[in-house]
Amino acid sequence: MSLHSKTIVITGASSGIGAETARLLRLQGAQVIGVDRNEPMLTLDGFVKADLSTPEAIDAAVAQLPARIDALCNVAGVPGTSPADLVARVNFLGVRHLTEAVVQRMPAGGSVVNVSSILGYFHRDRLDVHKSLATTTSFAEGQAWLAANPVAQKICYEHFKEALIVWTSMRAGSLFRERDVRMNCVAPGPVFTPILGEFVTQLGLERVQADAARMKRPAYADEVAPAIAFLCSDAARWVVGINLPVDGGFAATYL
Ligand SMILES: NC(=O)c1ccc[n+]([C@@H]2O[C@H](COP(=O)([O-])OP(=O)(O)OC[C@H]3O[C@@H](n4cnc5c(N)ncnc54)[C@H](O)[C@@H]3O)[C@@H](O)[C@H]2O)c1
Repeated sequence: MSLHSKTIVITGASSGIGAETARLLRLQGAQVIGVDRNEPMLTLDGFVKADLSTPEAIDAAVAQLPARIDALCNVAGVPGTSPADLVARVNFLGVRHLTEAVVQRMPAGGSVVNVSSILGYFHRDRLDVHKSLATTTSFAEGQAWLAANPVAQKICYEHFKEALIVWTSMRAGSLFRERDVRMNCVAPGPVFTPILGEFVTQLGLERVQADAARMKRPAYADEVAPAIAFLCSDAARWVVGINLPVDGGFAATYL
């Protein structure tokens, strides 16, 4: 993997998967700038404190980022126990807004990695809805679309991870052809991070027990980070628009 001297921005770098990704990328020689609403608890090459739930705050964060960014890892996310409106803004609309701003600063060979989830697995069941939201062209337009097409609280996490996967595959082609920038998703199964307990509340004990019977164990965050690092690297230069499961085989049990 070639990550040496790349400048990589990681959202959600202050905890869990984002923190492990930051640690690994720095060990591989990258300069890592973290963006998070909370202070980091590890060494970074730069940090921007920002709440990525509004376009104004995202624009203010972008203004503090370097002029050249080789890769962007969109790892920050909130669970489905948060209000549906916040889940929409942080897990989908904000990721898209930040990405569209940062790709303007990427050289040819740049990479965007979006962390989706196994809970986005059934995105093909609602393709028309997700494609329709994906065709909105701004944060505000996306919010207006969602006001007219509200998403139920109970399924909001799954819904916006699905939306992220669909937008990623739709947008990846033009980004690659026009700018030589690649965009992909990584879809973890359950991971031992502070958010995991919220997923148990979100899904309910019965579902969690049924899922537990179909997998070996939740992942450690340092088992997900290498897949993100690979997609940032030049070794993945022909990998575009995929949603890569990193879940110990959990998604394979859906077939
Ligand atoms: N842990 C799991 O089981 C699991 C499974 C599948 C997908 N994911 C996804 O992985 C990603 C990382 O989650 P994690 O497990 O490391 O959780 P985590 O809670 O450890 O880390 C999430 C980070 O995102 C930051 N964040 C949240 N909202 C923010 C906002 N509005 N502005 C700025 N920063 C914000 C938090 O401060 C935190 O540092 C999320 O997108 C999550 O949906 C997690």
